[in-house]
This record gives sequence, structure tokens and C-alpha cells, in this order.
Amino acid sequence: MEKNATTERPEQIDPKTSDNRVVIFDTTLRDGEQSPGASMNLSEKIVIAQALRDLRVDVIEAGFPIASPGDFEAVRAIARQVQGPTIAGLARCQKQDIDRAWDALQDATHKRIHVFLATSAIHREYKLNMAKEEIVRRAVEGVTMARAYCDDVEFSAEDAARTEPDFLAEVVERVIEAGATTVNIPDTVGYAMPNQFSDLIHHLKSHVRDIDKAIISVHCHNDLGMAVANSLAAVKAGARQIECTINGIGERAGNCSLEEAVMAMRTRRDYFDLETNINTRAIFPTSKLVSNITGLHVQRNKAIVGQNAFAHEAGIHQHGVLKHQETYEIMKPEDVGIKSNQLVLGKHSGRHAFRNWVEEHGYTLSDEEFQRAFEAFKVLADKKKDIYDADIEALIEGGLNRQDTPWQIVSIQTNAGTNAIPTATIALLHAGENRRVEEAACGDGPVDALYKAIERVVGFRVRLKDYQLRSITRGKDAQGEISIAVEIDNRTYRGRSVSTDIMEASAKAFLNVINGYINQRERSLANAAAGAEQLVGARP
Ligand SMILES: CC(=O)SCCNC(=O)CCNC(=O)[C@H](O)C(C)(C)COP(=O)(O)OP(=O)(O)OC[C@H]1O[C@@H](n2cnc3c(N)ncnc32)[C@H](O)[C@@H]1OP(=O)(O)O
Ligand SMILES: CC(C)C(=O)C(=O)O
Repeated sequence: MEKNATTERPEQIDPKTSDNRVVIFDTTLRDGEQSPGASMNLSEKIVIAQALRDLRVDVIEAGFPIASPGDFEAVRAIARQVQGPTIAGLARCQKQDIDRAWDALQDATHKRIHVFLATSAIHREYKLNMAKEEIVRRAVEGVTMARAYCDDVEFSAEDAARTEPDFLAEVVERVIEAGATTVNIPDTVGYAMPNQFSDLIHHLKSHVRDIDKAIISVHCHNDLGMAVANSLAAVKAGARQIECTINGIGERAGNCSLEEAVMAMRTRRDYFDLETNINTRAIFPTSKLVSNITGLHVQRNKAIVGQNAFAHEAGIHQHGVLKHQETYEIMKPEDVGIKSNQLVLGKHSGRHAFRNWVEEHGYTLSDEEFQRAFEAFKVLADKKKDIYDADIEALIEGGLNRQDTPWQIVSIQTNAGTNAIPTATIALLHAGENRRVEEAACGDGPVDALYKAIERVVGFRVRLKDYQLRSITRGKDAQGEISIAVEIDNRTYRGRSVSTDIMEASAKAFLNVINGYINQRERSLANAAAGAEQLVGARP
């Protein structure tokens, strides 16, 4: 499944020659992935990178290639497959990191090596054990090594917001001299206040020789809820790149939220007089995709993409909006990809209306995906009186991660109640072998009983690490979303499912994990067998 690429990517504008263009550097796949619990696999990262391309971000930071073979592979695959934006790879100021980043970026059309080194006193003394002179030397060395490979090099002075401004200016001047084309000023621990951060950018602009030879970037964390405010204060002061993530995910309290920064600059163009290249209509679908894949839910009242962001409950507001939308709406929901006029879909709707909905919401489904989504929609419409957009989105997005085989549900029965021993009976079909197996079990609750019965059918045990139930739509017949994390062979697998019946959703989420594990194990065995065959073939 791929989101529509809505419009052509316009010629890249160089912010050094256009005073009011702000570069959007997305780090959902790198800093965003540093959110505890947000790890993504290779195919999920590629799907997100494609969505970021369609959103028209300027730079995708695809990962930190030295961090792990998986990170390296993800950066390499995105560099190969996602054309348009610049692809960046992160590296410490050391040769092996820079070499690894360069290897991973080889196939990208536009590539950037992003080197970083902390500059603040606390990081120098306690973390790096380096004096100021060594910091300058290592930073210059890092940029020089990266420039030997690549024309586009970014240097980040980690913890810049807590660095002595004059020392920061010295580092920035020296890395520009060494060839850095972007200099990033991170508020790594979310400590800055907007006026102070703005003063810091002014300080660099007035104290760094040749500051105009590089783009000033900012990378703000949200520990005090200031990430967006600080980023906006910085662009007002002359920074021309914002590093941000979808839904503001990232290390600890997260990063500057892309959708908030972009929509603030767009909605208050009168104040900022700045532009980005973002296709704002792709914001909402991208937000949904990221939340679906990472399992990090967006709070209802989150600006721009929260479920309530464009909802009016109060009578006085509703009255105002009915008379004139702008009385209580400063942005149009359509501008961020949220439909304002809902086409009401229900059990009597046919394929045309459903296809219309799918296309209007920015999805491109293959014939098979469409048919599966339509059938699932009909089943849901039979069970549920009111179908909301969120119901259908859940149903389509759910298809993205679905591991349908080999084990499929034939029937589920659970029994629980006060003073009753919870029991579950399940019948599963092994699709490949056309084998039907039934098992029953007791447990500490109906879900525990259900999971034990499933373990008996598939023949192995797993450890449930996390189980979350959330209502994702409204009404008595709301759909429940189950998100689980399960440990098998020392690895964590995640599963998710949505249904009006939470026992069914629980079983499907569990089978999602079991099937994912079985499929992956089979792929590894097949790869190992192919490798062994090659070795045998290669023998003299
Ligand atoms: C602010 C940020 O978000 S920066 C990015 C943070 N992201 C991550 O750390 C996620 C990925 N990280 C990892 O997978 C690992 O930390 C690795 C692979 C990078 C390094 O792992 P290890 O070699 O085991 O080192 P570890 O993480 O324990 O310690 C970091 C080392 O890097 C050094 N270091 C930290 N930053 C830098 C830098 N910018 N340049 C050079 N060296 C650095 C530290 O001094 C320490 O060195 P030491 O081993 O000589 O004491
Ligand atoms: C590597 C840098 C940009 C970073 O993530 C930070 O300082 O938070």
C-alpha cells in the first residue's frame, strides 16, 4: 500500500539564495525511532520514507548506520528506493562512523553526511572527557573526513543550547571553514526558552565569520514543551532548517513536531513570511501511518493531527462555525488532509462510494488490498451502526501490518464472569497445510485463556510483555484496538488489531505476532539454505 504522490516535487530552492525558504529535515526514522518502544523494521521504514517523500520533506534522516546492521540496511534501502529528498545518515566524529554512513548512502541521488559532537561544558567534562581545543579539533576532523566523500555535510553541536555562546560560535566558525554546508544548533535536552534560543541564533549570525556560507539549522527537544516554540523563534531569528519528526516523536519527550511547525509558518505567514515545500494535505495520512506503525498513539487534543483538532463540541462554537467557519477555525481541515464533509458510509454503501473514500483520503490500494479492505468494511458495517472515518482508516492501516498466514481464525469462544474460571476455546486453520486445530485452555482472565489456547495450537510458548486496549472510534459499538508486545527467542514482536469485539481483536493481534514470527523464521531458514547451497556450489 502506498499513499498517493499528490503533486510533483518543485525544483529544490536553496535557502542560501532564497531568504524565506525553510528546509524541513525529517528525523522520524532516526531521532523518532529513539522513542522508547518505537523501533521499526526495514519494510516499515521504507513505507514511512515513501510517505515522507510524498509529504515533500527536503531531507530524510534515515538512520545512524554504525548503530546496527539493521540501521545500515534501512539507510541503504531508503537511499536506493526513495528518490527526491536528500537522504542523510548520522555519524559521530570518527572515521568508522563516517565510512559506514557513506557506504549506506552510496545509491542516494542526493546524500548528506550528518556528523555531530557535543560542545557543552557538562558533555565535554563528564561524557567525552575532552577539552575545548580537542572538541574543535575533532569537529573539524569529522567535517573534513565527511567532506572528502560528500559535498553536503551537516555538523551538529550536540547540546548547543547549554554551550557557552562564544565557544559555540568558535566551533561553528571552524566547521564552516572545514566545509560544513549546514550547521545545526540542537537544544538536545529541551532546556532553552524561545527568547533565549532566538538570542543564541542572533549571536551566531553576528559573531561567526562566513556564517552565510552555511544554512543554520535547529533541532529542538520537547522536555519543557518548548520544541516547536523554540524552533519557530529560531527561524524568526534567521535559522533556515528545522529538524523535526511526525507527531513530534523522539527521544524522551520527543522532538519538534513537523506538522505544528509547518502549519504555524503557513497559517501565520503574515508574521513569519516564510515558506516550506511541504504538501500539507499529506500531513494527516502521514501522521496516521507513523502512529500505526510505531504504536505511539496521538493524543486526542494534539494540535493539527489529534482527533479533536478540528472538532467543535460547544454550542456557541458550533453556532459560530455554522455561520462562518473562520470564527473558530484558523486552518481548514482539508489543508492538512482531514476531510471536513464526511461522505457517510454504511452497510448499504457499494464499491464506488468506498473507492471514492479511499482515494479522497490519500490511499492507493492494489486491487487485492482494495477488495480485502472492502470486504472487511462490509463485515464491520454489519456490526456497527455508525461508521466513522477513523473506523475505515483503522481497517486500511491495519492491513499494512497484517500477517494473515499461516494461522487463521475459524472460531473463538471465551467464557468469564464473577466466580467463574475464565476459559477459551479456539479453532485455527493452518492455511498452507489446510489443517484445522482446536484447543481449549483456562487462564487468569479470558485473554490469558485465549492466548494459552493459541499457544497450544501453534506448539510454542511466548512471553506477553505488553497488552494495551484503546477505543479508537466513538459510540457503544466503538472499535477497540489491541496493541501487544511479545517476546519470542529474545526478540520483541509487536502486533495490533482492531475489531468491535475485543476478544477477536486480542486473538488477531496475537496471531499477527505468531504469524510474523513463523514467516520470519521460515525466511531465515530459506536464506540459510540458499547460503549453504552457494557455498557448496563454490567449492573447488
Ligand atoms: C543526541 C543524540 O540523539 S545522538 C544519537 C544518539 N543515538 C544513539 O546513541 C542510538 C545508536 N547508538 C548506538 O547504537 C551505540 O551507542 C553506538 C553503536 C553508536 C556506540 O556504541 P558503543 O561503541 O558501545 O558506545 P556507547 O554507546 O556505550 O558509548 C558512546 C561512545 O561514543 C563516544 N561518543 C559519543 N558521541 C560522540 C561523538 N559525537 N563523536 C565521537 N565519539 C562520541 C563516547 O565518548 C563513547 O566513547 P567510549 O566508548 O570511548 O567511551
Ligand atoms: C545528533 C543531534 C542532532 C541530536 O539528535 C540532538 O542533539 O538531540
